[in-house]
Amino acid sequence: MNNLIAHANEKIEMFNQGIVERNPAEYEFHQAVREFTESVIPFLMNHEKYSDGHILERMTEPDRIVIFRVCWENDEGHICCNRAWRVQFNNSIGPYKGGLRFHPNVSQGVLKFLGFEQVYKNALTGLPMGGAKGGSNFDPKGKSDREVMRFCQSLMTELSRHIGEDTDIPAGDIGVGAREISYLFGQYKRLNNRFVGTLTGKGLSFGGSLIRAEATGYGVVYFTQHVLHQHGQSFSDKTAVISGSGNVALFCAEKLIHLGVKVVTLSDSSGFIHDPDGIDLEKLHWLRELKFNKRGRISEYAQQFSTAKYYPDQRPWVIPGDMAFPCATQNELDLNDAKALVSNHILVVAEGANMPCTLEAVRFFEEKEVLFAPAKAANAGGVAVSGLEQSQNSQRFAWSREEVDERLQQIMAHIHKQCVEYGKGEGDTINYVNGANIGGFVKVAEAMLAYGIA
Ligand SMILES: NC(=O)C1=CN([C@@H]2O[C@H](COP(=O)(O)OP(=O)(O)OC[C@H]3O[C@@H](n4cnc5c(N)ncnc54)[C@H](O)[C@@H]3O)[C@@H](O)[C@H]2O)C=CC1
Ligand SMILES: O=C(O)CCC(=O)C(=O)O
Repeated sequence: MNNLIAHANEKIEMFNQGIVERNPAEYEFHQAVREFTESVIPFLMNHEKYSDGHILERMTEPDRIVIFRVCWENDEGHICCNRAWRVQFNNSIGPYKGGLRFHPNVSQGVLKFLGFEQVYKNALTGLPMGGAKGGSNFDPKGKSDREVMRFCQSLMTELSRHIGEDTDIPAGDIGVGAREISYLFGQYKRLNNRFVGTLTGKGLSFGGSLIRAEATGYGVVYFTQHVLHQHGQSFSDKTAVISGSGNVALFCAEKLIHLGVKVVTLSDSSGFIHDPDGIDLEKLHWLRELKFNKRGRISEYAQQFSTAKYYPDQRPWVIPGDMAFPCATQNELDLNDAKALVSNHILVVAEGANMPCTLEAVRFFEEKEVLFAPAKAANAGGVAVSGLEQSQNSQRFAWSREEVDERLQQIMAHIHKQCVEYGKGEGDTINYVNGANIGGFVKVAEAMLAYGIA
């Protein structure tokens, strides 16, 4: 047994050394592949048909990456120049699908990690979607609506050659919300003279789906409910600490509040707010207006509501709670944060953001038997409803709120079932990281093997 583990560890080290050598300085991509291979390589050793096909080598090389210049004019009439990418990672089980991110720290390594994870997340949903991710180092913060519009139109002028309703269907991510998707879709339609569902997250009056805005946050909560239920627990009398205050964080908070959970923190890149009385629906409504329309800072919450305190330049993980939902960005919860959560007896950590926990933090949660729901499974509700938006566009039909929510709940239950099937550990334990990685892997690998060598 010990020999087998040592052999698996040796294989993991060798494989990841190759990844680092072939993809220099793409640290987030190295991290994502390491986490995945720590689950999948031991599985491969008992399932030879996959290892014979050199499947992991093929899966860690994107199908293609498009890199391009985006020039646009700011309100002062100056020419600005950004870089943009679309990483089309794998279309074995369906057209490429995944969001666009606008943030100054966007790089090829960040988009490759996101595209790689998207492949297996999308596979878990059970819908026919491949994986991709894209974006730009453009910073929407402080830009006028007109500047954002000119940037989006310029970006789409190039991107439109590489996407299509049966080829690649982008959506939103950090810095790309309803406003940006509208500008991007408007330009796509104008360039192609076709009204088709080539983007998701669209406005409701032009092909968007009900519940798409809510889906990622709601999905995280539905998934967490299954994890708790599986372990004889429920949301009753629970308190939640959440990071972020964007699309995922605010709808995660909303669903938790609907289900009777007390939500006490939210954050942005400048700091966090702690409201020991709990953030109720009225306060949340005010916050949504602040974040989505006024584009203000989270510190303003503490000026508006005297029950809350603002902590600049800090993260919310020091605040006691039963459940933690990191919903902001990658690597926002490290080993020290994990130790703080464990010392406050955290029961469950569910990743709303993509890879918000460092590898060391995840290992610490596993060691301390904290229930841990990884992003690939927990936050798949967003892309799942994007898939449902595509179906509605193809049918030229719109489903009711209830119908989409019902399907979202079914998909999250299905993802949980796969995690349980593939993540069974000793006794009654379930390793959700293994479950999500192996469950996603099997589906994509089966398709790749069926195609032969490609
Ligand atoms: N929008 C979606 O449907 C999905 C998003 N995700 C992931 O969820 C996370 C959040 O995305 P969205 O809510 O869509 O973006 P958003 O742009 O609506 O919100 C991002 C939030 O993160 C905060 N943030 C950004 N950088 C930060 C930093 N360095 N430290 C602390 N806070 C920071 C921002 O202030 C904002 O509150 C990302 O990891 C994204 O990839 C995952 C699945 C689907
Ligand atoms: O809705 C989509 O297509 C993409 C969502 C996304 O970017 C993600 O799941 O990380």
